[in-house]
Amino acid sequence: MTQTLVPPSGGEKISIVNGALQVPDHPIVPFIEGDGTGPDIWRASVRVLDAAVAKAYAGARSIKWMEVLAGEKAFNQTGNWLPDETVQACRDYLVSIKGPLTTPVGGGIRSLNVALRQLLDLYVCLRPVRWFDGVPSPVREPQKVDMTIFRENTEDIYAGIEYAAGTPESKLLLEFVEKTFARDFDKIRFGSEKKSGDWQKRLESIGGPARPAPVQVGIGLKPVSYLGTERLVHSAISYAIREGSKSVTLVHKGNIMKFTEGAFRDWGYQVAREHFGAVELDGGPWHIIPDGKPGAGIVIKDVIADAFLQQILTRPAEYDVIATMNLNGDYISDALAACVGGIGIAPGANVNYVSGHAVFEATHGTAPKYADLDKVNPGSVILSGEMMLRYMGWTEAADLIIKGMNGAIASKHVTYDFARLMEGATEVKCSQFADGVIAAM
Ligand SMILES: NC(=O)C1=CN([C@@H]2O[C@H](COP(=O)(O)OP(=O)(O)OC[C@H]3O[C@@H](n4cnc5c(N)ncnc54)[C@H](OP(=O)(O)O)[C@@H]3O)[C@@H](O)[C@H]2O)C=CC1
Ligand SMILES: O=C(O)CCC(=O)C(=O)O
Ligand SMILES: [Mg+2]
Repeated sequence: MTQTLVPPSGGEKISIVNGALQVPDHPIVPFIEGDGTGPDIWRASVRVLDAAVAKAYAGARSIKWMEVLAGEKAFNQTGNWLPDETVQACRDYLVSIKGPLTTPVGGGIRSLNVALRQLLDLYVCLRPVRWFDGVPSPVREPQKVDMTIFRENTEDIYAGIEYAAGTPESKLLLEFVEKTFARDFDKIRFGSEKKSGDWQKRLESIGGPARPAPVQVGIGLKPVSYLGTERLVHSAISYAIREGSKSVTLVHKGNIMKFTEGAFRDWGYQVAREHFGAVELDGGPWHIIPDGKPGAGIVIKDVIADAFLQQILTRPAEYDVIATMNLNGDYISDALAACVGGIGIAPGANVNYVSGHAVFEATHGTAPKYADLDKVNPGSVILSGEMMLRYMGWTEAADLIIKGMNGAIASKHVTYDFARLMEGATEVKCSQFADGVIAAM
């Protein structure tokens, strides 16, 4: 079954001309409700977005929403988890917004979220992390956390190129490594029957069952390219220049994964030098954009990922714009979100700055245990919508959303996640929090 999309009447497409987004007064914006808590959150968020636009432009502008299907709703209605029409709509209408989509662990479908990012080549996952006054946080000085994550969105081990243990594909790869890279094959600890021999001895020593040692090795590939790194780091430094940021930090594990994560760091510095005229600072490896160039004074530095994850707790003020690879970016976004009071208000965008395509979405997932309870915080999708409005150039409406969020949090009428940590708070439902945001605009 296919999905028949009927564009809403009175709406027009957003387009891009010579690199500049052309946004009509009544743009058609496709939305995906999402799985789990997605529908609750979307119902609450769309009211906030519409209210902000109505208040800012008194009817002169409006968003013409067009539902497109993905995830469980799509599968139930069309037999397809990510129908072609959905991807095509996101392509045709340029700017869209989505709720979270489920990805099963271990088997089943691959991530639809990752698929959308890859199909539309949305190479930047942009996740700003800032503290809202009054939000309860596990750290002492959450106001010092003010970072913008640029996460590479199309490569790395996250691209999903991996083969299950025992399949012909993984066996073929094992054979290939054994024949071609004999020394490295030794590092695949249990890659052959011979090498699995002492497994049996160990099993006997702990009284385990006597059976032949299986050769079971799942194998994944981790592509990290110059071009992928260049467009990501270029976007991050350009953003830092536009926003007057102090630094851009390349976060990597390049001491261990030298030719993927280490290359990301080296290429990052190369981009800083070749595109922005950066020079080594005190003999390197850190760089600085010198006087006379746009962004003069911005420091380009790097840090190893594990050290970074402790320093965001101990020295967050030292970090500003973060450029990193796909998997690191995933971990870092949730960790930083926690520092400012949680994943419930962590927004994001997946963007291709050349084609203009952008899909806005929260950092969190479907939180399935809360599905259909009208309970969770809709702040993440509301703020993703705020990012979308700003991307469209509708800054007055975006500003109203920030005002509304500040007001709703200050009133201490908040969803369960904040209420359980905030003194004197009253717990409200997801939909009621949205009412509070609208009332405070
Ligand atoms: N972009 C996307 O579509 C994403 C999809 N996913 C998918 O989502 C599914 C579930 O993933 P899971 O690991 O449980 O992670 P989730 O982010 O869905 O949930 C983890 C926990 O985060 C808290 N949380 C999440 N959303 C909210 C919210 N809106 N308000 C308040 N608290 C919230 C809850 O914490 P508590 O229990 O403390 O109340 C929840 O139990 C998986 O299939 C995963 O693949 C995951 C991330 C992104
Ligand atoms: O695609 C998924 O299910 C998870 C994605 C995710 O965690 C993220 O992009 O932050
Ligand atoms: Mg994640």
